[in-house]
Amino acid sequence: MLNLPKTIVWENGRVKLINQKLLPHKLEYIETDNWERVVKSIKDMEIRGAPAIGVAGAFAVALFANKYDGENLEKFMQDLEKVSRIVATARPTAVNLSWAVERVKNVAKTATSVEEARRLILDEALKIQREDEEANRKIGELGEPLIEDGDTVITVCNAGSLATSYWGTATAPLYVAKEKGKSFRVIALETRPYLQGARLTAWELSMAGIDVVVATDNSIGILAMKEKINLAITGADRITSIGYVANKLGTYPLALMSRVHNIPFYVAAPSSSFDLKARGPEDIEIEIRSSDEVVYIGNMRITPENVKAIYYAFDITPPQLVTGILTEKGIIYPPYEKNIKRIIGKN
Ligand SMILES: CSC[C@@H](O)[C@@H](O)C(=O)COP(=O)(O)O
Repeated sequence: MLNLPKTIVWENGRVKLINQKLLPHKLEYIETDNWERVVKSIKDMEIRGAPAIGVAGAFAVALFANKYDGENLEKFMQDLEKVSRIVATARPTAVNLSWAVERVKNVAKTATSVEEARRLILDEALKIQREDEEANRKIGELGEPLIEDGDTVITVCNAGSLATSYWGTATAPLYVAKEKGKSFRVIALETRPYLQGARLTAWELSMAGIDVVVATDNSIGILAMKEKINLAITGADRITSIGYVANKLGTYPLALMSRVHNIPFYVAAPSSSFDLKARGPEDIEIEIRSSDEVVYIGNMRITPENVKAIYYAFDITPPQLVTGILTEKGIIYPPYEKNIKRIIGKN
């Protein structure tokens, strides 16, 4: 096991989430039995990362069901519908959130009492969490051979254990390679403005004993030229049926630079990150977050008072730039339209 704490824990009718806003300075859990508090954590990015917000969303619905006061099943199902919609739309880009909420909501449909619905929802939420951990471990095992002793690997954002139930997606091959005794170096792009790379990826890789350095996002070009990078690997928030990859801002420039410099560019994601109903970039909602997250660093404003920032929180990498997609069901290579359908499922 890694020297890393679990991102989300269900304990005695309460959810515990690592407050990722406090890292790397403080490791502290938010603990609550209130589903709306979990929604707030997702919106405010105290918990973030596609699979992690999926699990948090499923637990939010379980908290709602757990504290539901009343035994009228029909009324419960109506309220469940409303709550599920609020939870599922807390953030728009990562498909894992709506996917997980849909799963827990659907299992309740077979219940014959509120009590049974409560149990089914919680069992399903725990199953989603377990499956995510297992999928990531599998991704790690499949991806580990891509890393050779002495390599330099580059990543963006945090697609690590913190962003999932455990192991991470992009980080899972790194953790398995480390387990096998390989020695390599990771460059974590800092990922303005939330700094997931600098604060979170650097924290968890260093905790796991992996050699990690941080670089500013705008240094991708010179890094690709000078740093002998062997592999680029990122996570994904949504992958379409033909292989477009929505992921954290900076992923597309990294993929472009990787192509220019012949660096293999892999995406690592569990099957829950695929949206087979989506095809092109027009089918993906890209979250636009507050200008304040860009124009302030901590409490200090860095632009003139009258100038706002434009802040898309994700970008979309076209399939032509993706060398392969690591999933728990196997590595998917081009042609993506055919192979995503074959490996992940039918459209
Ligand atoms: C395994 S997580 C993959 C992605 O979710 C990750 O790289 C990312 O883009 C997270 O965005 P965030 O805005 O921090 O939730």
